[in-house]
Amino acid sequence: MLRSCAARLRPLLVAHGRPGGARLTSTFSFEEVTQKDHALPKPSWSKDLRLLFDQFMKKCEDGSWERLPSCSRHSVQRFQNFTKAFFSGSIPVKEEQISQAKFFPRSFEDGLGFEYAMFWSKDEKRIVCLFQGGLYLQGIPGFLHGGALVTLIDTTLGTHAMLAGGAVMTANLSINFKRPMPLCSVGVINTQLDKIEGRKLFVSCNIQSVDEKTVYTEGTGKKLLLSSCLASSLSLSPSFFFSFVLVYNPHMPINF
Ligand SMILES: CCCCCCCC(=O)SCCNC(=O)CCNC(=O)[C@H](O)C(C)(C)COP(=O)(O)OP(=O)(O)OC[C@H]1O[C@@H](n2cnc3c(N)ncnc32)[C@H](O)[C@@H]1OP(=O)(O)O
Repeated sequence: MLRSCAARLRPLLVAHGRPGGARLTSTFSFEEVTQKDHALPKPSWSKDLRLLFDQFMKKCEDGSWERLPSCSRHSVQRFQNFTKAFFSGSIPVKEEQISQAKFFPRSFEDGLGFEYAMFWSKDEKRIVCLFQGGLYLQGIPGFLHGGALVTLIDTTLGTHAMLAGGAVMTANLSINFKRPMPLCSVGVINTQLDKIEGRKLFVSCNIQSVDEKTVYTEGTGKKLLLSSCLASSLSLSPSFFFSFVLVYNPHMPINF
């Protein structure tokens, strides 16, 4: 099984110039040097978001936490590698469409949509996503649309599942909206991996206010690994395994 998994991953690694999966030190820059990292402070960020971001950057200094860079597009090459690996190259999307496609949560102009940055703790095995929901994400007047919250929950849980196991798709997502979240306010998503059963990863999270006094939303998701070999891929070398995750996920740790 692992051999067939490795065979499927080989083209992805070769495409990244890393046959054999050499240690990755700056994965974000080696492939798409022109890609902008969106998980960095911008003028559109509120003071609260900026403060929280700085606090987590401080936690990154001793290596216990890592900021996950985030890009908005996949290159056509990445797309082709991904479809070849998991869908036998048969996704019915044209190349010119792919070059224009954007990762949904990163498709708004600065300040109008999702502003967010994720931090990953390898030891605690959790992600914290700091975010601010912009003006174009309104649902009922003055508050964030539930679908916007679900988008960010799915993205964060998906990223956690990928870091824990490999390429996943969401099979099931259950959401409890506890309190409406004001537009343009800052929220904190905390994720956890509850269990892994074969190809199934059970992940959950909540969204809290910055002062932790209000829980806005809770989410529980079941993520399905796209290849049955990937649960066991944890026994592969981390760099080999990570090279694979990199192909799929726009949120990429620098040192995995
Ligand atoms: C940037 C990174 C984050 C991005 C996050 C964004 C994530 C997404 O938006 S993904 C898009 C939304 N999701 C989709 O489109 C998925 C569509 N569904 C599918 O492709 C398939 O149904 C898929 C892949 C989930 C599962 O299909 P398949 O591999 O054939 O699973 P299958 O063999 O039927 O079932 C495997 C197991 O999963 C369970 N399962 C399958 N589907 C579901 C489901 N919908 N709910 C609960 N359990 C399920 C089955 O019961 C089975 O369990 P068991 O092994 O205990 O019998």
